[in-house]
Amino acid sequence: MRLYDVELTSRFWLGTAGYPSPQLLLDAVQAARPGLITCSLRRQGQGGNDFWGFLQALGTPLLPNTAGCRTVDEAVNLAFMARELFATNWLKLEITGDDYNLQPDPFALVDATRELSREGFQVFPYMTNDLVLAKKLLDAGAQVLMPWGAPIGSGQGLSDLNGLKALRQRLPKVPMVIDAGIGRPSHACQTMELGFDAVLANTAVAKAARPAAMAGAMARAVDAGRAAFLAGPISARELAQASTPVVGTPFWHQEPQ
Ligand SMILES: CC(=O)[C@@H](O)[C@H](O)COP(=O)(O)O
Repeated sequence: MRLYDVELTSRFWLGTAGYPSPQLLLDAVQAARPGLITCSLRRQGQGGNDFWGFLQALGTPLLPNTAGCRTVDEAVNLAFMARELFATNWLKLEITGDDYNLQPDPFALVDATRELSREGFQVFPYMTNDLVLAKKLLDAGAQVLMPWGAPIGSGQGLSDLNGLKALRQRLPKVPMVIDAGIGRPSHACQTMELGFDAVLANTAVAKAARPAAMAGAMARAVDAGRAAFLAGPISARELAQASTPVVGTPFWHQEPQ
């Protein structure tokens, strides 16, 4: 898939926070071969340059994020730091508006997206699944959107299926990556079957009993869901319909002998 003129090799993206050890993170990356990995400058700063160097050495495209920021100014300052550290204009913009469910602040997101886009950043805003917010973020300069599946770390999967379907249907050409709340490979597969462009997961992999095995399963689920979407799945029906409606007609368009 191509985003902001960069080709990514996988539609599964992996967060790098909270693994039991660097080795298990490395194993997860090798098992999943994600299209990109994220890096939280604020939250993962304790390891400092060592950790950031470790991530860069993985050789996977890196998407720095502003997790932990609560204001436009904080996020913008961190964005400039990320650009300097990682030599990239890509930025996953996170601005928390509510501490209970870590819900993004829609107003601050729009303001920060406008300011950062003006400064040449290529912004990936982490947002709720609100259609009007999506349009305003696009107007502000974002070309990719990252609606939540459910609150970060909850593992609930797609908690507002109708809202997400509406978002996909109303903005069919906008690249959209479902970020947060993915708990299982089935959630990732369902996301892709709905026609979303990619999936980002962190907690479900980092906190799994075997992170590398889960990372691999997630990546395969994303591939399967994408293949199913492209294959044109049938619509669910309320009533039964015999698979072979007429005796002796193996193909539906064949005239009975
Ligand atoms: C990794 C990242 O960038 C975050 O947005 C978040 O941590 C992802 O959510 P989950 O941890 O629920 O997958």
